[in-house]
Amino acid sequence: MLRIAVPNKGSLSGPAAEMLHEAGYQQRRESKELRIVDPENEVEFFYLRPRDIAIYVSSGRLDIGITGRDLLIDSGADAEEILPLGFARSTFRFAAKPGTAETIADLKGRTIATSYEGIVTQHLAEQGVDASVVHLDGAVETAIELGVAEAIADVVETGTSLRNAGLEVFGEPIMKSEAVVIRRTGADGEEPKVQQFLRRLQGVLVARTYVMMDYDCRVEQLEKAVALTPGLESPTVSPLHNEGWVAVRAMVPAKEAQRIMDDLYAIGARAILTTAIHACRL
Ligand SMILES: Nc1ncnc2c1ncn2[C@@H]1O[C@H](COP(=O)(O)OP(=O)(O)OP(=O)(O)O)[C@@H](O)[C@H]1O
Ligand SMILES: O=P(O)(O)OC[C@H]1O[C@H](OP(=O)(O)OP(=O)(O)O)[C@H](O)[C@@H]1O
Ligand SMILES: [Mg+2]
Repeated sequence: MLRIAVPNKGSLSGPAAEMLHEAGYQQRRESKELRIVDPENEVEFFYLRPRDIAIYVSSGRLDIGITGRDLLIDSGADAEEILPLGFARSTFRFAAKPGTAETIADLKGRTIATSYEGIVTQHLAEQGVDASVVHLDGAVETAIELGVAEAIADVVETGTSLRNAGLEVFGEPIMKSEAVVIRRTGADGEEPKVQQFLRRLQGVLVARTYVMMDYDCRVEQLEKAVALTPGLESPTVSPLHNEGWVAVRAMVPAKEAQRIMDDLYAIGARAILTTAIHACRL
């Protein structure tokens, strides 16, 4: 039975459960459940604090886990990222009151509050900046107002929390994060159950980012049309009853679908349809 760690709370928890559900896995019915078995898929899910997941996975007691890239790196645990999942996207940045600091070098001799001590300490060392780091559990934006620190390093998504606290980012982004699947460093990458799990999640990612496009076009326009819709392998082309016309079917990126439909129309394609993909195995 594959043993998988899933975030039990916070920004990662809802989208992770949703993705697992879309991939056909049973998920817990209420938020107090700590573990569930999905016998049909031979998987056991453990609902753990996102920050602890890399530690469990690195211990080898759990095969894989879903966590944030920033949490993985911050933990320093012996685990590695094997698949990015595209949700809980954020950047990790320094911020301070306007006019306090412009570059990371300006942090010399100052105190920085953060919940991600591992990332910050390592980054300061890499940049050769000698500063103190104070660990706080959350709401670190308030630390400056209350005099606990002169700068903070925190997760930024929309920037609303920083604005509300009257703070501004400075220096280069320290890292970009998103939800990721992790496993113990050097674990058997060919393990069939792990591979099947990853293929299912990849299927969800593809179904979310691609749509199926169908259209009819004249044979003379086929090469131009296929250049617009090359598909993942190559498009399916079938003859129409009307001679000189073909039907074409290809997957296209959902974000580009409207632009591609315009371009196809412009070269004479007609009956251009897109349909959602519910599931897929590439
Ligand atoms: N506002 C946000 N937008 C996108 N991702 C976020 C946001 N806040 C936190 N994250 C991401 O979620 C992960 C942190 O999860 P964690 O549960 O520890 O904190 P949280 O989501 O802030 O929850 P809480 O603070 O309520 O415990 C990190 O990978 C982080 O990058
Ligand atoms: O840029 P924004 O869209 O405002 O998002 C970033 C904020 O979201 C998270 O806070 P959360 O609400 O989880 O509270 P916390 O600081 O207590 O973790 C994070 O720690 C930032 O404070
Ligand atoms: Mg938080």
